[in-house]
Amino acid sequence: MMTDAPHKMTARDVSVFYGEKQAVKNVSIDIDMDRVTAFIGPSGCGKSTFLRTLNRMNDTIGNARVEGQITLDGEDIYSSGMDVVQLRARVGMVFQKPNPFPKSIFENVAYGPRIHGLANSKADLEEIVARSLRRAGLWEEVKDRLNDSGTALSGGQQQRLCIARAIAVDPEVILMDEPASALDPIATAKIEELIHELRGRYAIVIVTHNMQQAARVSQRTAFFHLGNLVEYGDTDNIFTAPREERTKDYITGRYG
Ligand SMILES: Nc1ncnc2c1ncn2[C@@H]1O[C@H](COP(=O)(O)OP(=O)(O)OP(=O)(O)O)[C@@H](O)[C@H]1O
Repeated sequence: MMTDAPHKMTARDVSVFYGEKQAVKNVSIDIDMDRVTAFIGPSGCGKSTFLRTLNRMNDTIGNARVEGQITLDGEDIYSSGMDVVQLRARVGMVFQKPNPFPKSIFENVAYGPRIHGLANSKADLEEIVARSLRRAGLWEEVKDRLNDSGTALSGGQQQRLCIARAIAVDPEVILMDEPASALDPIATAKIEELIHELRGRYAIVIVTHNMQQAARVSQRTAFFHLGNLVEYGDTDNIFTAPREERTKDYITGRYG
């Protein structure tokens, strides 16, 4: 399962504490390009907490403390030299609840490239916005109303807008925290299709409660339980021949 190719991201012995309480326990994992990695496990097992360590979103939670090492292209993302704004552009995030800014569709996507200085001209910026919306599978639906508010879109469209916003700053890794759990089945199918299309370009990590979804969209699956990474491997193996009893119990629906 492990290859010699350099990993896009690595975590080594990562623990996360909220005050005294340890939510993630000594997790080590490699995240590779061109793959979708799914984090599954019962509620409260630490999936979201661990996901947030990968772009230092835990920094924004007052009592959270991270131990261990996480690298991006071999560089320690918790080192003092790391620019966190830059890091979050390279490792983008899409949340459970679509959270577009209360601004136009255009501005939602243009904001990041503008603050990161990615466009040299207005035409350049328009091109980035169009390309990002196309990649997010939203262009056809919004191209004639780019000045309408992002919040006026349907839930599924808002989530694709948030994906376009993440893509616009040219990330290398995209973290998705239950990106479809607030959406209806049709909007969910569109997000899953989109994840397929994006896979060749980015390393994608998705937290999902939905095991069918993990099986459909991912090539690698990590099973978490009580803060531990119990098992990590090819999705097919995890679902058909798990090595650990706890994984088997979970995927056969014995708990969770
Ligand atoms: N901000 C916080 N402060 C204190 N404890 C927290 C905080 N966020 C999460 N926790 C606790 O850390 C543990 C892991 O939570 P986390 O949300 O990472 O799990 P999860 O597997 O993503 O769960 P779910 O699938 O329900 O979102 C839980 O016990 C939770 O109560």
